[in-house]
Amino acid sequence: MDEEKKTERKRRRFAARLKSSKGITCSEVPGPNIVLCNAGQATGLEKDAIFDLIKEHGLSIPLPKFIAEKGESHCFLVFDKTENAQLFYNTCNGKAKADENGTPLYLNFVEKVPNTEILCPHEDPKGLLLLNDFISMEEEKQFIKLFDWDSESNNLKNRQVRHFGYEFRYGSNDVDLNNPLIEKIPEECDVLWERLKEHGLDVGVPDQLTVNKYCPGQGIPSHVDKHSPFGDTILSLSLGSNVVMDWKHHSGKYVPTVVQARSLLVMRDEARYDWQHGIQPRTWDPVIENRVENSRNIKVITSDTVPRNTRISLTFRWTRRGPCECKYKTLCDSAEKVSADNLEDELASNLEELHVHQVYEQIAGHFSTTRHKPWPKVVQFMERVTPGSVVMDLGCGNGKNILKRDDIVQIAGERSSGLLSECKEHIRGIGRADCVRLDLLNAMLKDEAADIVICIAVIHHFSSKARRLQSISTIHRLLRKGGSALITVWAKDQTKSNYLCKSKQDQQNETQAETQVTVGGVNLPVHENRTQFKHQDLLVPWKLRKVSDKKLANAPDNTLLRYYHVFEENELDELCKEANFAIEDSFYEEGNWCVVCKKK
Ligand SMILES: O=C(O)CCC(=O)C(=O)O
Ligand SMILES: [Fe+2]
Ligand SMILES: [Zn+2]
Repeated sequence: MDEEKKTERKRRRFAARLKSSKGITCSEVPGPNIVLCNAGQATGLEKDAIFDLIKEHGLSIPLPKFIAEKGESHCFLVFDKTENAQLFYNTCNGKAKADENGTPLYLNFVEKVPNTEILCPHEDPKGLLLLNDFISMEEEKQFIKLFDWDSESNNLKNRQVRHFGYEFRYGSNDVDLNNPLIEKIPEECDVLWERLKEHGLDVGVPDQLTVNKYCPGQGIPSHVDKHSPFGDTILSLSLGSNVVMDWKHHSGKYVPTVVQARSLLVMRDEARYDWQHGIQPRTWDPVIENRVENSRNIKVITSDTVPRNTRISLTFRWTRRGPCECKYKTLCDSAEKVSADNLEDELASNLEELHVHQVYEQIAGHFSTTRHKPWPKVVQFMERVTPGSVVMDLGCGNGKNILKRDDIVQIAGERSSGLLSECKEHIRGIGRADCVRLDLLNAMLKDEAADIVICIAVIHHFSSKARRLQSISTIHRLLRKGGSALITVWAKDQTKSNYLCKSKQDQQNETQAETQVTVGGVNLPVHENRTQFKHQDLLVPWKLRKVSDKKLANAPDNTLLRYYHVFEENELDELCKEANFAIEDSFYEEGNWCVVCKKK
């Protein structure tokens, strides 16, 4: 009796917590959904343990859908009907054990369950072919017999490997053409190329084979098979287990694919050269569903999971002699890399499209909530604005610098439509401003129309000197003679600002490794937030609050990279002079270089 009261109390308390943290209401009225209040992913509960519970108690009901969110010590069950949920509830609440200590499980009915589905709107990589049932079960057995080996040899961190034809060298990710292995690809494999011909694919005969053996929990990091050592086609035959392979494109697209046991995966074109593939190190995979939404085919990563078995894959490649001549430059190690400070205009524009414009469109809402007050230095500069003036805020973001005045004309210009609508929202009710969508390199505004221009934290997003100069020339063009501008940019030197985080900086000094990302043939370092800048041209991570906010997954993780050119001392001053400005004031403020300049 006492025990029962205790359970009751715990159930109530949990219900209150769930309501406030997830907005999910527990109910005394039975329904098909149940929450297990004291067992979940964080307590080590696995789906099978629940299903065992159902079997143990002799319940002959269809197994419910199991939803366990990462890091939570509760989980949800969705039964096919209320009757069965009630049966489970009556049998288990306060009685069944949650762990070995014999803690009783306590349950609540809930009105809804969290939606943990992730929608993947992108199409499969072009050139990716998945030929299911490519070999029979009997053939699969024979291949496993031929290639399986005892577990001790050739252990990589994540899996075990063997090579035929040429050894794959993991340091340089290539092969030594002068050092072929004695062991060639076994002739038992020849059936594969013969069978591919029946599918209309005559790929010839590969000369290199890597066999990967993955135990459950093992995977392979995202990578592109290096272009220069290998040719146009790569094949992967899967044995023993289905697995989900993730595909990532440098534009941010992300596509998961189910690679079935006994399938042959063919990578060509974009899938071979322009996308990365990888397998997450997990003991399970999510169930991927194909669905039609707004008459488009999309994939859905459901919250259902399936366990993995040991998987052996045979990756067949063709070695290449001579450089790769593919047309996909981003991931190509043969393509000539360009340094970021002297970019061709087209490259620069692509870089900005991917790593400035597209990022701001995605983060506009979140970004806006992190920017509230105008900087004191902006406020101070704006004090010179006399009644009747025309003021332009170019790259106005969410409009935090717009003045609460109705004795001046204010134009708020912004390139990002997301930020521009945040701006419209923000200035509703404070003074007046006309919002225009505008690109500093191509501003459709009348010459000499402004008395005052401010351009705050914008110019550092242009990725070539020519474009930075052009944007300042635009400001010059828009100002009337005698008009002034305040321009600020991020400084490379952050030592005199609050930006640096001491412990992070110490960590950084200890680790030498630096992540580099290649964007359109340009190598850019990825900055470690809150540490001193080591480069002038770099990518700065922006962490989205939650991918599930948008329910659209562009990448498995929710970090976006923004391009910045951080300025050296005097660099901005020199640009302003080159654009024909007279410098009135120049100072460093909170990690930014700021220039007040006047049109002569
Ligand atoms: O296991 C697989 O199917 C892929 C292996 C792979 O990508 C590789 O070895 O490069
Ligand atoms: Fe690969
Ligand atoms: Zn290439």
